[in-house]
Amino acid sequence: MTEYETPALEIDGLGIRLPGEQAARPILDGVTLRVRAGETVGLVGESGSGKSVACRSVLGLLPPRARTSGEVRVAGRDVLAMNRAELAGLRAGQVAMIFQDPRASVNPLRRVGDFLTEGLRGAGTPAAAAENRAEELLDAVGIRDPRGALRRYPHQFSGGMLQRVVIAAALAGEPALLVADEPTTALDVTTQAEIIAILTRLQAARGTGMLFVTHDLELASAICDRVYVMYAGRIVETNGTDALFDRPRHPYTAGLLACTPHIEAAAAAPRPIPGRPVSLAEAPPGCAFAARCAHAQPRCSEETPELAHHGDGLAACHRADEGIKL
Ligand SMILES: Nc1ncnc2c1ncn2[C@@H]1O[C@H](COP(=O)(O)OP(=O)(O)OP(=O)(O)O)[C@@H](O)[C@H]1O
Repeated sequence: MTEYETPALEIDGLGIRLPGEQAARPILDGVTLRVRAGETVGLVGESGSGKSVACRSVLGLLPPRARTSGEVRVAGRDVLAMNRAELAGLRAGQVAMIFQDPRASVNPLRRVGDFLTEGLRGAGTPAAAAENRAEELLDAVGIRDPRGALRRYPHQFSGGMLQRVVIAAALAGEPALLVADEPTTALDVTTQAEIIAILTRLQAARGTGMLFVTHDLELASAICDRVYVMYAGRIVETNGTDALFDRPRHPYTAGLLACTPHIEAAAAAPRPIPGRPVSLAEAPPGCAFAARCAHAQPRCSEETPELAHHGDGLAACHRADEGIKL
């Protein structure tokens, strides 16, 4: 792409607070990320770091009374400023989301054909043309007998086959951006590999940008061009995938890699990160990771490190330039 092309996704300084029992709870702080056309960008981090909330913000799918600051633009359009009709148009066109559990994305009482054609029909495509298009899409995701599949109900498909249907539906509106939130976690290993292969092949062929959320660093290293690492509601490091995994600058990234035996070839056994992750609401002053970090100094518990340039990437660590062996 040229440098003038509009990115599929631009998130700038996104802050989100959700209503809590007493006061609003901060969930995300200053999240900035980009996905360019045709690029696969990973978002990784432990449970509760805010990955899903960040993804949902891209579709304007935040809980009622969520308070936001910053900007989220899909294909140049500001999502946080959209009204309901504009959001519905966005979800039918520019952006599609694939969730972990395909059964949560479909209505069990409606035929797969209705699910696949409703967006096309809503956009004015005549019934017969929408059905032909749905068949093509099912064929593209490797469903045999696409015409027969259109007449079937979701319970007549395995989880892996239904996730293919969901991917077909996601691609129906030719979106600029796909948001995939742990799309294979609920599937068995062989099916996972098939789904990833389909997703990456179709995304590359169509030039769609993809934001891919995963706990699985090995998978991220295999499919992502760039990766953002999230901890306690903030981006703590980002870089091209190879640079990030070869030379992490943030001890949290290094900790995640050390838990992943196939990536950390030298490690005989995976080494878990000590302690447990905190949410942004629980995070103490300073660096939220300091209490779990073997390299923390007094300054780390006092000043929150900014995300700043180190080497080719960005890292939010006071010691990122010291060349300490992580
Ligand atoms: N609807 C909601 N109402 C209140 N708090 C929420 C809601 N959804 C998420 N949260 C809180 O927001 C924080 C971030 O959650 P999120 O689900 O985005 O994390 P995650 O990184 O996606 O975790 P996981 O990998 O387990 O899905 C957590 O502290 C969670 O409790």
